[in-house]
Amino acid sequence: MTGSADPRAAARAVDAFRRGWPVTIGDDGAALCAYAIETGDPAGFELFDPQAHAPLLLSAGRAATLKLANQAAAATPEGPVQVARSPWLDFAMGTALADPRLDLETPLKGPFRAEPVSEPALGAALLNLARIAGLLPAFFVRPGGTPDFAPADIDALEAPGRLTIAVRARLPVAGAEHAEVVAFRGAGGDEHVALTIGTPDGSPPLVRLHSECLTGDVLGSLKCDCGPQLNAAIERIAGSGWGILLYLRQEGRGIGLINKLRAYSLQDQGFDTVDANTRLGFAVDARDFGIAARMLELLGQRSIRLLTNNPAKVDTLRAHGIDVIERIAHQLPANPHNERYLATKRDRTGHQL
Ligand SMILES: Nc1nc2c(ncn2[C@@H]2O[C@H](COP(=O)(O)OP(=O)(O)OP(=O)(O)O)[C@@H](O)[C@H]2O)c(=O)[nH]1
Ligand SMILES: [Zn+2]
Repeated sequence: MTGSADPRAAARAVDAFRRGWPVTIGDDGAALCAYAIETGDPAGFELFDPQAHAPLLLSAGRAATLKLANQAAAATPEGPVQVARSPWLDFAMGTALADPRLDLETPLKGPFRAEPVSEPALGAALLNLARIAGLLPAFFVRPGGTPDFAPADIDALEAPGRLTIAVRARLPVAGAEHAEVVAFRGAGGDEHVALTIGTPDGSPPLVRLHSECLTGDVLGSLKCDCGPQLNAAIERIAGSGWGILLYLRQEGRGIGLINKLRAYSLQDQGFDTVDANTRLGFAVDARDFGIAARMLELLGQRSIRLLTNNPAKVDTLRAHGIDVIERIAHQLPANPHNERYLATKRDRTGHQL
């Protein structure tokens, strides 16, 4: 695919980073070969960088916690900061710099020095790809090499326009016996699901966008409100006549299961859900609800009533051409374990009731 974005190249890079293999990102004649810290090991690192020259790329959110000087240069918590290589910055120290959970256990030796980011756009794209791969956003990088993929390939991987319907089947569920499941496949191999409940009667459907939460949906976690919201949504849609539940595979507001559980571990240390994400180096909410708009379009529904407390869902659907004619609050009773989480959503992320 010369000259055009290739989602397959980005998917191969995700796979390689997950396996601990170095990958080269390039654009406009510049290139960076990157080694993901989370999946790397000292022996692989030695092969990657025998001269011990490679600097470390971190997110600004993480660099702020480490009190590294030039984080102000990065505009967002997920933007890149480059840490100069020093003799004491070996693979183990790189791991300690990458993972905030180790802060209490690892006395940081230092000092570490932030230096100008050599390739800011490539660095930002790498950190974004770490999020997609569900890895800590931290890499050792080496300039040059033949590019395996480009930043535009990552955008192509996430482009909602490439979503297609893969299969439909009848699926009676607790709370809604008359339901059909519709499975969607995206360009990156990601799978999303819609549950259409009841029989379409021409009226705008009652719709719920539910983001995957393994701990809440499956294990019954009391730390969030996802499980009860999911069950209540199915019941409310069934009770309304007809509607659609979109089950979006955006675990942890788009940072993946393991990174969400890292955020939980920071919450055990006292940080709230917003600060935990920032300290890990991620946006507070990394989800793209454009995918939901595309799913609704493929289901032939451009006018809906939406069950949510999150104005970002309403705004994004509207920006993608879905007419949200009504927002209906979807609030469930708090419990002692999720009280603070719900208060944070109200006070810091603009959730309305
Ligand atoms: N990163 C992170 N994700 C979380 C946390 N708690 C829940 N989630 C994820 O948040 C998503 C659910 O989002 P919520 O913010 O609860 O709800 P919402 O979908 O934005 O808004 P509503 O429509 O009003 O419910 C799921 O993907 C959960 O896995 C947390 O502490 N950290
Ligand atoms: Zn949850």
